[in-house]
Amino acid sequence: MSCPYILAVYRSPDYEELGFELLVDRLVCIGYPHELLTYKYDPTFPTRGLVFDSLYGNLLKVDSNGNVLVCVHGFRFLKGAEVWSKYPNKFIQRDDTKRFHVLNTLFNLAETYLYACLVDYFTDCSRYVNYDTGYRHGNLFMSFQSILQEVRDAMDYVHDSGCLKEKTLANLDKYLLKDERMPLLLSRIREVGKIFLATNSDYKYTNAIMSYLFDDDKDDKYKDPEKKTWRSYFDLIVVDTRKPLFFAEGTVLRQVNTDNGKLRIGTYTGPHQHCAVYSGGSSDIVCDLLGVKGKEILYVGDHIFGDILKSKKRQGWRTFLVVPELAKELSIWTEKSDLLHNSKRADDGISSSL
Ligand SMILES: Nc1nc2c(ncn2[C@@H]2O[C@H](COP(=O)(O)O)[C@@H](O)[C@H]2O)c(=O)[nH]1
Ligand SMILES: [Mg+2]
Repeated sequence: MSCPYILAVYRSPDYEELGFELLVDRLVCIGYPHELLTYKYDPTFPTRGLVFDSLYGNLLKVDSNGNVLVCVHGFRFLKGAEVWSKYPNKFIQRDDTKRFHVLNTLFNLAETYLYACLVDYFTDCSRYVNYDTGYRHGNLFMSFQSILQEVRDAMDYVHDSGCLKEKTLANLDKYLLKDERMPLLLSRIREVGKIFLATNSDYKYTNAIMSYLFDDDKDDKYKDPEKKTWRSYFDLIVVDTRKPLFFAEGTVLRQVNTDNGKLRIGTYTGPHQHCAVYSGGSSDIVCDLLGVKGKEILYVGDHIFGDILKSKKRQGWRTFLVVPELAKELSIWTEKSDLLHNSKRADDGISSSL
């Protein structure tokens, strides 16, 4: 299991709003205009899986074959002919990863909205001259490619500097959803198998989040009275996994001192110890420590590339992609089924009369 968005579900849109504000702060800090601070996160605009085209600065919704379904420049939706002129056959080569950046995870929602805000701002700002591939200001040219790079760097900064984690931990009730049945769920799963946690987060953050979710300091009706800490619900815990590298060569496996969160020096070579926490390692090491392999493992994740594709292709693990948005999509399909049915009938009627 991966951790954020699987065990730890962030509250939307509060969490994305926080991420967006920190991203804008970072861009302003490195020299972007202060006016960007006036943009407020709008949760109705971004959706997971959009693609940022770093040549033309557009956000694209594409189907699984690369056909462009929707194209937006800032907040302006492009009409059919305009889309054709930029994307012949209304098609893109999604595997051109230098040009097309896929915004795969729920963490990327704030980043997606930020691309739209930046393009909206620079397109309308009279100080900048618009070009197909960016903006000119005097003798400075800012390409959409450089905007992508700077936003990516800002995103890494927001995660790696700890500022997002610090603000999240300071207000856990606001940013995290807590389901008190979680301990019971994990206990039930452990009756029939082993459970491991593999997260890219560090121990300090994982421990704070999981202690909150498992109410480590309280008794409650769903808790197994024999289990004192969240760690005892898992057969193996690995932090700092650096997925997708974890599913290939991985990194050195080290043990975490759970009293102070520091890493013990040296590579860990001993047998697996229950309730211990490890840092780094690889999926091969997980298999060895747990004594399982291949399709005996069901891996639950929220990242189609970093969690699902890599573990399936490199290790042959069975996979379970968590897509929380589907619940909303399905309820729309159910609630609006009459409307969708009538619209299909109208479509069929038009086709048969042609
Ligand atoms: N440097 C970056 N870190 C990121 C980014 N998106 C998420 N994260 C961090 O990953 C873990 C979640 O890992 P998981 O394996 O449990 O899913 C969390 O700590 C995030 O802060 C990113 O774009 N850049
Ligand atoms: Mg994840």
